[in-house]
Amino acid sequence: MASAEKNLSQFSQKNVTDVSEKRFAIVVSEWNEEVTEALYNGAKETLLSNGVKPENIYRKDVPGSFELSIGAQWAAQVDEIDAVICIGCVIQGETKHFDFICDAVAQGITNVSLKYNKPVIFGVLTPNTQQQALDRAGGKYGNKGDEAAITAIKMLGF
Ligand SMILES: Nc1c(NC[C@H](O)[C@H](O)[C@H](O)CO)[nH]c(=O)[nH]c1=O
Ligand SMILES: CC(=O)[C@@H](O)COP(=O)(O)O
Repeated sequence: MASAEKNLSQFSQKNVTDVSEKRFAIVVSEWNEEVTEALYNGAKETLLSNGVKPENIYRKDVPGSFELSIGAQWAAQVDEIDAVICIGCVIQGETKHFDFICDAVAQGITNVSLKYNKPVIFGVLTPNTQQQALDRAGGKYGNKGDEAAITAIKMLGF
């Protein structure tokens, strides 16, 4: 279902669990900062509004989305971290670089999640244009950061 048909900030309360004592790492890519900051703010606010304590949200920045995998690993290896949320925005350019980054990040984040047996959430936009990114970072289609945060919460209720 395309984002245009399902607002990214609307979700069921099913499997939303008590996360008052859970600790979340949010790893944020610096590339396309206007977008990733909006995604981060959405994720942070969603965690807080669902009962996560401010002191239990740990932010770490990486240069680009390609570095999200190693950033997620450095966060997930910390025993006290219960879930990791990865925030990025990879915008299609003129070359195949987009494809290599997106594939690497999706596989890398998955590998970290399986290796450390923790939810590592793919909060990465992969749009064709800046406008598509803005539409999904608090725009008309909601905020993918919200979706990433509620996904992490729901996974801890598994
Ligand atoms: N073009 C985008 C990038 N490129 C940078 C890579 O993520 C990486 O940092 C570099 O290849 C060095 O390893 N990153 C994004 O997050 N978004 C882009 O649109
Ligand atoms: C996703 C990217 O790395 C992209 O912004 C690079 O642009 P280009 O493919 O035009 O070099």
